[in-house]
Amino acid sequence: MDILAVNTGSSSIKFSLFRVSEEFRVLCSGALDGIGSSRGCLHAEDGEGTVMVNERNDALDHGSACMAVLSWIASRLPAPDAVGHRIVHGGPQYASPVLLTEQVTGELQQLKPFAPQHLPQALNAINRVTEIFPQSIQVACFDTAFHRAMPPEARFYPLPDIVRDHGVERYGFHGLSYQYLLGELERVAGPDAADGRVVLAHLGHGASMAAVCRGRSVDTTMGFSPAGGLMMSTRSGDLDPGVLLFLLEQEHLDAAELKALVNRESGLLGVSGTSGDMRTLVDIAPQDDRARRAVEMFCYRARKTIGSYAAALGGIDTLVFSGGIGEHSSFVRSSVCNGLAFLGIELDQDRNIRNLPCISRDTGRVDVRVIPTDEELMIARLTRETVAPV
Ligand SMILES: Nc1ncnc2c1ncn2[C@@H]1O[C@H](COP(=O)(O)OP(=O)(O)O)[C@@H](O)[C@H]1O
Ligand SMILES: CC(=O)OP(=O)(O)O
Ligand SMILES: [Mg+2]
Repeated sequence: MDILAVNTGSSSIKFSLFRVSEEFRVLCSGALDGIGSSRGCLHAEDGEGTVMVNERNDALDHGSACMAVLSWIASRLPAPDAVGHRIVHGGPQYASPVLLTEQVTGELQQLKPFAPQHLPQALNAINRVTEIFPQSIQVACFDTAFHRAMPPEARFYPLPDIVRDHGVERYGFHGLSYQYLLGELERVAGPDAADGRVVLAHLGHGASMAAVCRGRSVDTTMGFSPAGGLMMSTRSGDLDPGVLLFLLEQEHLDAAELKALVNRESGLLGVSGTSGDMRTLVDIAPQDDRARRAVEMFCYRARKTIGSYAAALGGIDTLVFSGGIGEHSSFVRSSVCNGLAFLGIELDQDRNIRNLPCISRDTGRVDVRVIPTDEELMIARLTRETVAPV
């Protein structure tokens, strides 16, 4: 069985085609990233790492990016038997992957207001796949599913019931990544580690953390929408609600302006004034005060969250860094962990700089790890389980 995994993110569409038998063999994996930035690029490699395409693609929006990706796949690769989609929001109802029927797609349409930066694009991708690969079964895999069993004290906002009745509660995201990371943690560190008190840090363009105990999400930083929680590349993360009220009432910003502000103009980009790309900011920080402040704020907020998750879990056994920043920036990892020795978090700077899988000191109580995430492989596994349950 060939399974295509489609990961519609906020600024990219990533994809992988797997040939599935006993294991999942990558036939091709790639992405169109930088959508709308005028620096877009479509790139893909085959399973041996040979470049199949690497070209500029100035897709101005997700619609044209999606067409470009699927047309390229259709022209170069075998038609998939099944296609799994990352669906960022499953609303209150979806706690596990489902076959995409007309009814499910209709229900997902209703959820668009819950994730306006992600869901319209994913629904568009489902429609395009239906046109281009009419024989393929399609499956929806939800980013929110992993967190649906969070305990009520973490799941609800201190708001009146009437607001909760509208579906306003804490959903949490990056669940496909977290599920994958837990599986990898079990593989590399054993079942006891994966079953313990774990903090998972998915630090990418979108960034979040999850506190996990016995394999279950106990709390996570993103709440109702992917704009909440940690400071991100262009998203503000958590704000005092009074900030939005002030901007609304006193500065007369309308809904569209507030949306743009918290999703696209804040975070690392807003504070530095130059870039939302952590790599750039770390490079220029020594001679740029605003860039340095942006990086420091990012790390401070992440560090503070680890402290609060130590309280939520009653201590931490394992801390995992992942996502583009977590996997590649030894500087950010070091800064985030700085001063956390009182929790047993002590980095071995040599291991950290060399990006080794385990970066803590042998004497530290907490095992600190770097694990590359693979949302596409997780989507493909869940898709296989859904179309051909064992
Ligand atoms: N060596 C590095 N140092 C710092 N940041 C990095 C490095 N490599 C990648 N990043 C950052 O990772 C982010 C992208 O993360 P990624 O998880 O790939 O994004 P997405 O959320 O789009 O999947 C970018 O902000 C990029 O700057
Ligand atoms: C949920 C979320 O933030 O996704 P991404 O990191 O792909 O933007
Ligand atoms: Mg992502």
